[in-house]
Amino acid sequence: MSATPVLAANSVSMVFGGLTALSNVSLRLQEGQILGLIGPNGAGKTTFFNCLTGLYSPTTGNVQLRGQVLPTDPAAVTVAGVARTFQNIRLFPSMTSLENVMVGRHSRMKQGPLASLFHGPAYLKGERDARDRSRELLEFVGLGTVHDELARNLPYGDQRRLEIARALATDPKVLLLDEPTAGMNPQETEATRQLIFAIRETGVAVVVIEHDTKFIFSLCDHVSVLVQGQLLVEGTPDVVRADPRVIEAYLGKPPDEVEAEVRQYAEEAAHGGPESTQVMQPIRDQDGHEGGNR
Ligand SMILES: Nc1ncnc2c1ncn2[C@@H]1O[C@H](COP(=O)(O)OP(=O)(O)OP(=O)(O)O)[C@@H](O)[C@H]1O
Repeated sequence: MSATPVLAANSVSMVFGGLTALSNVSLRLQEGQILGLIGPNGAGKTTFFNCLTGLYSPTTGNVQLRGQVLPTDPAAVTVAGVARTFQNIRLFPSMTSLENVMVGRHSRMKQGPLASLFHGPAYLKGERDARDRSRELLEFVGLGTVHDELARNLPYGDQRRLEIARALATDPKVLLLDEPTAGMNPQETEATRQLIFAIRETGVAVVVIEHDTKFIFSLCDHVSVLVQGQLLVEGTPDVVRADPRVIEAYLGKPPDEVEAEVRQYAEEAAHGGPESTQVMQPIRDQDGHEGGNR
């Protein structure tokens, strides 16, 4: 029998009024795994993340962390061990990098309101520890030199990495990244790929939503493809990119072409980063509507 997954979504459906955004979507994330979630615009990827993190209460189905059903309360889900970043960066722009990470750390602190009011020894030690851990995390994500910089003054790629540091400050078992490389240049994208490998090395399992399929296929152990709110295909990158349904609904090109692109991407990355990380153009249906990846 296989081990209990660190995160399991069981037949999750989400209906908004008359729109079924997700229909019976299941997912198994094993310890130490990096799982990619791909699919055309509007497929339901972010809605699924919102269900996994308690922001939405699924219409049917549930989400389990190490076998325990998670509550539909984002703060409680964070404390349980699921952290996330957002498609649109959500930092505190007028706080420093260090302060932003410390906000994440505070979800782990045990002092009650009285301790913080009187700033007793336990509170002061907790603050010191939170500051030290936050500094470590800034180093870990490659922002060791910008502790005191206001978040709003950081370059875009650094803001995305700061969000990851803040999520890691909650000591998650599972990290969900919603389009972590959106807007990044090729070098930043490659640095993010290496950062995600490093995060996995620390024992955190990762789920990544991305439109850049070369990034996903060269990063993930397992890929799930959502189309129109349904799980179309899942499996290893090799299996997924060769599946005719994925090619038709999403990739729009033959598997050997995709495989060659991924191989070239990995080779270039090994030699200091790809020259260009192109995000595929949308597939359009016969009416000209976008149906494919960005
Ligand atoms: N709060 C909401 N209320 C009503 N409809 C919603 C809500 N959130 C999402 N939807 C709808 O659910 C569908 C799935 O949207 P979702 O944002 O999850 O897709 P996505 O795969 O993340 O897309 P993208 O790649 O463009 O980010 C869309 O039709 C969207 O309009």
